[in-house]
Amino acid sequence: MLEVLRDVLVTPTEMTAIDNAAAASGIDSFALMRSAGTAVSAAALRLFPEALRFVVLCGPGNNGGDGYVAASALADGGAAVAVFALGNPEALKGDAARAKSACPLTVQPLEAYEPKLGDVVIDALFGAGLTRDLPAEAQRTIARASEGHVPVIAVDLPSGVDGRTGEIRGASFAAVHTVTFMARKPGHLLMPGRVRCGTLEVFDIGIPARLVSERAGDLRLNTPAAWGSHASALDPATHKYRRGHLGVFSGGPRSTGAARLSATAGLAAGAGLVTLASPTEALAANASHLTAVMLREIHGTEDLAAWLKDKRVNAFVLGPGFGVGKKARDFALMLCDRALVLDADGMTSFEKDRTELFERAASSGGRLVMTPHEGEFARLFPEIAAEAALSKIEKAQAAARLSHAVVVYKGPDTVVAAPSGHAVVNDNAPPSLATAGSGDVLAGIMGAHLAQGMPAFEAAAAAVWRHGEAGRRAGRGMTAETLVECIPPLP
Ligand SMILES: NC(=O)C1=CN([C@@H]2O[C@H](COP(=O)(O)OP(=O)(O)OC[C@H]3O[C@@H](n4cnc5c(N)ncnc54)[C@H](OP(=O)(O)O)[C@@H]3O)[C@@H](O)[C@H]2O)[C@@H](O)CC1
Ligand SMILES: [K+]
Repeated sequence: MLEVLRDVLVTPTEMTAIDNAAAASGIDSFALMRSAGTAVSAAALRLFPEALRFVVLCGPGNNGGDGYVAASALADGGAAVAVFALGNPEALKGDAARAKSACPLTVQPLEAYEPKLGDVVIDALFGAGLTRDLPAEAQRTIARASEGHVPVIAVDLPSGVDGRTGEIRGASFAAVHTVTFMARKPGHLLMPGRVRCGTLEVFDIGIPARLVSERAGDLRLNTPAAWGSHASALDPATHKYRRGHLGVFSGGPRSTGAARLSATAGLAAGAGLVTLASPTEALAANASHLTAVMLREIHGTEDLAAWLKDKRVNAFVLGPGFGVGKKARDFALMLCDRALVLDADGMTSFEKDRTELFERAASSGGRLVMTPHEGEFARLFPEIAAEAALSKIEKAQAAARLSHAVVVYKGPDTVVAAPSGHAVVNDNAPPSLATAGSGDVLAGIMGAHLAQGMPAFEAAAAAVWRHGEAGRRAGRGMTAETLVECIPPLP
């Protein structure tokens, strides 16, 4: 893979534009297909040197063309190869027709494929061009291969995975390895597509990086490259007052733990000072559990107004364990012109009337980050959640535009989107991160970044990444407490 394209995500539509631009610039498109198909055959031999037979399943488009190239290369190398085609191979066009006519092997109809022990399937049925549910014939073949436990190498994408959304169109192969070309597509990262890809190899077939970058949108993989230049403000040697002061709001006496988790995570993630703002009746519960985190009585809006006169308290987390209702709404609206992570109950409190929150976010000049998981997203943005055709990325982008906030749409494939449309998809979170209190820790890390002066988008993306790394370090038996201890330094 080209280093400059390491974090770039390209939608299938953008990939088509890149293809066209490559052809227009005089690059031989058949040479690209040859390069793609040869890379697939190399991966097959590398991963399955003991295969008794390579079974190449070819579709009606250029993905199928790559399959014919791979089949020819494997046969040239002396491997046993069988080719099965979906539809009439004589109807292929362009480069795919050329690849087929250069392939010396007999082509059988897809339905004739019976899995045998020792088979390795090369899935070249559909790639980036899949636009609707797989034909029944393809679905039946997938079922047979899966019943026969045949390992599958996918060309570009496992057939059935939608490259734009990661959704499964009717059925899909579950590949052990996928070879894609030039750059990752959203479907390689979004669930459930991601788990159908197996290991992912991004192969450089020779399209100049410039042609790709110029036509790729504002979508990236979430790595330090997306926010690292803003992380210098987080030098741990900086005096504590310069590292910001984070305020975290506690719920009542029976629900104080979530806010304390956010507060300790904020401290561990580098906020200079953290104060837990507690209602009167929860002061004793909070005081008995806190050491480095400070405690302040903030019972109602008057207390909050008085506290907000201190401009050094420059970022807030509101929501974890706070309780849903008017108090959460009043507090959030007062905090909107500062830097605010609105999480959990904080967001749900605006479910029935979000207009004022979004207007404040648009006009106040503050930095608002909202962190919905799927259920919270559907409550706060029901009309966007109901748009079945949108991908998770497109939903997060639409929500960010509507709310004028940075939206962190959480899940195993968390998407962070800014109102500008800029978005990253995260891929470093282990499944064990889905544990009680994990979201509270994430909100605290975000709060710490905001307190230290990072812009909202970068603060959120960096927090999601550090949270994922913390999850990896904490390992399988983690609790939210051990997760806090495992928050890594910023790279
Ligand atoms: N990017 C690059 O630079 C390079 C890309 N390369 C390769 O090209 C691949 C993209 O090729 P592609 O655009 O021809 O799409 P592909 O996935 O083969 O399928 C499209 C065909 O299927 C059809 N069709 C769609 N859905 C259907 C359905 N459910 N059921 C039935 N039919 C359906 C659709 O026809 P339609 O009916 O929609 O008109 C069309 O005929 C890419 O994945 C990569 O492998 C390499 O060669 C190297 C250079
Ligand atoms: K495929």
